[in-house]
Amino acid sequence: MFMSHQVAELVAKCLQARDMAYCPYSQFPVGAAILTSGGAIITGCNVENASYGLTVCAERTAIQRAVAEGHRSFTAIAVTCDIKDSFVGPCGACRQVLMEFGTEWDIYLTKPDGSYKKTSLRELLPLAFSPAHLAEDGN
Ligand SMILES: O=c1ccn([C@H]2C[C@H](O)[C@@H](CO)O2)c(=O)[nH]1
Ligand SMILES: [Zn+2]
Repeated sequence: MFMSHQVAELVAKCLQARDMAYCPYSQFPVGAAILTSGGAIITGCNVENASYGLTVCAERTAIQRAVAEGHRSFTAIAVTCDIKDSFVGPCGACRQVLMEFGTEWDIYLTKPDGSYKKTSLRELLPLAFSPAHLAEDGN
């Protein structure tokens, strides 16, 4: 388990990360912040492209960055966009990519005011396909 002050920091970092979003086509900024098991926080934002389908979501930007920096064990991710009235979950592609690194980490859906709802991959991606279904573990 981890401490509530770490959740507060994670939430603050995902809100900051949203400000870095490169989203000239959708004007829909998204921020993500991942807490590693070692206590590091790695952030990401969505990065769009003139060839629209090449856009990468904030959550996947964060996880690719975390893995590239040597992290594979995660405790939590906080995600935010500009929608004020509801808690918004990651897209399906991001749910699958998060699943690659286990189901035991917490997901904090965060509103612009910093309020959040805690959920999980088990809730967001039931009956999922996961690395455990493969004969090899993908190392
Ligand atoms: O989970 C999601 C869903 C969407 N987006 C981004 C992609 C695109 O840049 C913009 C509008 O879809 O929001 C994310 O970053 N994460
Ligand atoms: Zn996504």
